[in-house]
Amino acid sequence: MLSVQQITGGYAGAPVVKNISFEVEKGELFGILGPNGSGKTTILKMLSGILPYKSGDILIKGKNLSQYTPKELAKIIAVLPQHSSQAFSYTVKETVSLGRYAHQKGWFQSWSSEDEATVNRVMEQTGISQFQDFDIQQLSGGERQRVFLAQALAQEPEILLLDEPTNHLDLSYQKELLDLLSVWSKDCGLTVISIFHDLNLAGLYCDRLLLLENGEVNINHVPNEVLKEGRIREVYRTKIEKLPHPRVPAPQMVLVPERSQAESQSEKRVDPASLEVKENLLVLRSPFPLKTMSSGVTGSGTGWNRIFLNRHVSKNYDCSDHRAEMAEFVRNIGFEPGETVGMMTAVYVEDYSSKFCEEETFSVYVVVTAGVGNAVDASKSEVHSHHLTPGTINTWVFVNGNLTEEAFIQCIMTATEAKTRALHDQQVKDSVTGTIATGTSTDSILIAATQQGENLEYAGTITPLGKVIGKGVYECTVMAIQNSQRRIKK
Ligand SMILES: Nc1ncnc2c1ncn2[C@@H]1O[C@H](COP(=O)(O)OP(=O)(O)OP(=O)(O)O)[C@@H](O)[C@H]1O
Repeated sequence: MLSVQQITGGYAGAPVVKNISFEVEKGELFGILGPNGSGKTTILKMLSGILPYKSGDILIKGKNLSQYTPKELAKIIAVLPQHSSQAFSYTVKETVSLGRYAHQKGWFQSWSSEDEATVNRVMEQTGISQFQDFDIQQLSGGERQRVFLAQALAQEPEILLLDEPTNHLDLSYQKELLDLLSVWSKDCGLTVISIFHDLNLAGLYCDRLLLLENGEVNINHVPNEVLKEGRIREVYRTKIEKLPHPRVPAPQMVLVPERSQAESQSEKRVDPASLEVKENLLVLRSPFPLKTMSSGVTGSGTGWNRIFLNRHVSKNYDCSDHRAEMAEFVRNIGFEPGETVGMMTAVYVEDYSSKFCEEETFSVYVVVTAGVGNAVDASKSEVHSHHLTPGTINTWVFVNGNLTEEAFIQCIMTATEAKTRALHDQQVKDSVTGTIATGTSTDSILIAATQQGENLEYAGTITPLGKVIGKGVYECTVMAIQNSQRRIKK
């Protein structure tokens, strides 16, 4: 549909864009990215024919751009510029109608029923029909942006060029506009070429991205290849991190703010002084949010949490809506479920066992409650019926250190292996299979790290961190099992 071949040019003086080549297929949603001043708008102006280039070629549907008359070009390409403005006082409908000029025939440019239908349709699609008789000067920036988009669509172009179309739009209109562009490109074959400052929106919606750096192509590829942490940090000269989107396979980049000197120097940590043992409840309050990976009833998955609860519930606790009940419980005792990892157990939490272990550059605090009435041998669990009862071994591991994602996962593995060994040594049996149990049916685990201080890349069993976790979880699990068994005997 569009082929840009080694174009170089700009304004007076040194060229702004240098030797740029790329192709855009019919129906593609193609994003142009790059820092301020990298030449994005300059390229868009060249594509729309308003800025000549010094060398190279731009082919549209196989024909050189210079061979099109302005009116022919307007039937193929519509442009939504960055700062749309209008000197005259027109109504919204009049402004949108101006988009039809390329389709009008003869000297008298008569307005056809097709023109009328198209204008009404695009006003509907962009959600501006209700403003059609308003003076455009009366509208907000976002509403005006939608009017100019409607004007571009009224041209019924094959190629739509957009310069930061989501500028001025609130969150829901940003999504709505990009959803529309996506539908128009996929279902109607509209080719969309758009400049984006928001890398995440570009990554979510575009088929391919062109990243510019100082007027040159850094990369032209699919979003996952373009939005690489190292590349974006280098081109934009800023600290960012890449995360997976929670719902769709698109990369998301997040800015990492610089920490103030006071923050990075403060020596805050989690240790035994952070734990409160209340009746039927263990509460650990961290002085600041910790990065967590857990299978708690509240706060499960990954997140940042400040409050950690291990709550005793009776053996007959009704598990039918345990998440809602637990969230209510958390609220009732004055905490916010959104910043709390909450677990339940049928054992008495006063029988917990804990261990604080301080190494040279990091420290680990392990807290375990363990009852084994519900013990299961995972290798034979298929013979068990599915029956949810409150978890009986809850393992908390707090790390005063900075963990990678990999280390978080390895912490879970190491802690689980240590727990299993503790059950083995305590000869805890699965009552259904009669074999040694590996855990209980609803155990929970929490790994929480301060993300300050020493970088801890790994936590496998023979790494410095893994060794501390393995020993700590093993000893605490043994002790907690013995504590709860002692109580049962009494
Ligand atoms: N009309 C102009 N005359 C002279 N130089 C210009 C003109 N317009 C832009 N430039 C220069 O060309 C370079 C690229 O500008 P361009 O607008 O293409 O960048 P951009 O990538 O779109 O930036 P932004 O993200 O800030 O919109 C800049 O250094 C700018 O100063």
